[in-house]
Amino acid sequence: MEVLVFGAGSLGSLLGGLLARAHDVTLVGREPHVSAVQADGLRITGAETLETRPAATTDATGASADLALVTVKAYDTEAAGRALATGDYGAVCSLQNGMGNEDVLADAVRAPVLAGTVTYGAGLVDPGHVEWRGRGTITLGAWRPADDVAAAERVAAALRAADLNVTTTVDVRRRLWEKLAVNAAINPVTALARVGNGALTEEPLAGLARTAAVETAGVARATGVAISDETAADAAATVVRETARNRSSMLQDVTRGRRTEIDAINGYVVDRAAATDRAAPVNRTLAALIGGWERGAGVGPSGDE
Ligand SMILES: NC(=O)c1ccc[n+]([C@@H]2O[C@H](COP(=O)([O-])OP(=O)(O)OC[C@H]3O[C@@H](n4cnc5c(N)ncnc54)[C@H](O)[C@@H]3O)[C@@H](O)[C@H]2O)c1
Ligand SMILES: CC(C)(CO)[C@@H](O)C(=O)[O-]
Repeated sequence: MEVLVFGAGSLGSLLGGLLARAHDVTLVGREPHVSAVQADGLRITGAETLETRPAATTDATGASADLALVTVKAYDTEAAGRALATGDYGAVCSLQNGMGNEDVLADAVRAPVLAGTVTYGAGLVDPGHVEWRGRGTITLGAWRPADDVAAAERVAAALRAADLNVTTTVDVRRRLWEKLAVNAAINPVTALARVGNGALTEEPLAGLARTAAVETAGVARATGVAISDETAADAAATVVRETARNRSSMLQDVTRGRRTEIDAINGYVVDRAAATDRAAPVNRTLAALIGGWERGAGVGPSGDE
């Protein structure tokens, strides 16, 4: 299969490198990473060590592939959609955190849009070198009911052919909202308190995170996605325990002075709450504090390193 990975940073480079074991992969990224991959290939270290040789480019204009995986940060999805709209793809699959990415892509491209959640962990440590920080799973599904569910099965089979751990779901929207509740609970609380995920096992941060997750579940139900308060709170608490030694992506962003994905996480919850006449005061406060920090610190507009 021809696979284009749009957003060759941490996650995109890891998945692109792993997929290059079985498929014809092109990474779309930025310099100096792209030149390093073109010159010396891509090195993966960590959970496994391997060297692969995917193609790499900074410009996807007019490209075509059986599958485009989107792995840019949420604030770059519109630009990714515009670039992908100039090409021809069998399917376009977002593997990003946050919500709203799939709708942006579906409005931009003609191909079926798939959504996926990823629990693999990755970090780009040097140009041409990505660290595989955790084995995980990818859960995929078709985004709009009209989209071909068979496309999700084809993509899942292709990812499995490269030894990735993939499951499919007919209810990917619910899966995304559950992940949203986890990110809404953990990411801004760890970023604002400047603590690792494990600090959220204790009060007062545990209660704050739980309230953000429960509020998110309420907003999910108001939009027609059935997630109980307990499911959301338990999912967040489980991820806190399982990732106790990790620093969340948002904590890493704020400590490096980079733009965060707050708009696609707590900001999305606040927007959907307003649209469904619900209150989401904890998510609103968390989004305002992180958003206020972003403006005060002058990060962005691209948020890139
Ligand atoms: N890193 C992880 O372990 C991990 C795990 C699960 C989910 N995610 C999610 O995956 C997404 C990507 O995360 P990441 O950590 O890989 O971010 P990242 O910043 O490391 O990678 C994104 C890359 O996209 C590139 N990019 C953006 N716009 C581009 C454009 N127009 N053309 C070419 N390149 C472009 C950037 O240069 C950057 O290198 C996020 O939504 C994140 O929440 C990440
Ligand atoms: C699950 C998660 C919160 C673990 O740190 C991760 O999605 C992150 O850091 O964004």
